[in-house]
Amino acid sequence: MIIVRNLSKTLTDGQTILSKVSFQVDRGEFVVVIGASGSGKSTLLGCIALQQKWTEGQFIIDGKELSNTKWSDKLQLRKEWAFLEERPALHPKKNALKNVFSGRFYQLPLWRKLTGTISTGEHIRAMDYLERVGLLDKAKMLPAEKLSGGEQQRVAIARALAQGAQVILADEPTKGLDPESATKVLQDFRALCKDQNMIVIAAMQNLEMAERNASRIWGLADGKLVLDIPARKLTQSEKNKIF
Ligand SMILES: Nc1ncnc2c1ncn2[C@@H]1O[C@H](COP(=O)(O)OP(=O)(O)OP(=O)(O)O)[C@@H](O)[C@H]1O
Repeated sequence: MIIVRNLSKTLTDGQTILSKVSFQVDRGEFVVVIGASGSGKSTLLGCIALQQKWTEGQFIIDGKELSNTKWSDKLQLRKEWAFLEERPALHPKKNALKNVFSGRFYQLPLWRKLTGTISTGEHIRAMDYLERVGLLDKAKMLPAEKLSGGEQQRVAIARALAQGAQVILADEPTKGLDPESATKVLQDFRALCKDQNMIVIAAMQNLEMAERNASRIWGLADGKLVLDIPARKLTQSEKNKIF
């Protein structure tokens, strides 16, 4: 469970980007953060992913307050949390399977890193992750650069699973994708939350997609969390709060 209380981020010039954001996310939830451009979505995700510093606020993960934990705990968290960018940084010349293997790289002993040996068990597991995101048929066929944007995004999800991610943070994971590919990516997220009790928090601008696929919707406006509800079709007054 992730609990954040009064998270604020102010820049040195006094500009407030996030203002007293509080929330709780339980395992199994797929949260979509909706907000206009510049509302603070990427900054919020960056803070939750521990990639950006915040000015004030409490961050409690599974009962442990983060500011009180050691750097080694933060490192462990970074292993269990995956940050997916809008354009996933895959190895362009390697196929989907090899890209998924790379998620396991940091967990391998040094001699395996040096020799690049892959065990049968790892091979099966990587194929299993690709199957979960519906890409088994594309495992070895093409270099990643030849896959569609949606397929690349799903390879990145499979790689996060290989890394052992329990929490996925995704910044605009469906930007630039056609509706069908975007829906597949969001359905993958929903399934991972439901079947594997993971947490996914994704920032998006497409409200309709969020209403249909998320389990929870957060509305962000001017750095403030103005809405936190189970996903459903928003009323006009709820939309007015966000946009
Ligand atoms: N390091 C920074 N220095 C100055 N301004 C910043 C910095 N980081 C973010 N901002 C400003 O904070 C605001 C929120 O930015 P952020 O990227 O989080 O918004 P966003 O909701 O993700 O926008 P978009 O949907 O367009 O990506 C913007 O006005 C941005 O210009």
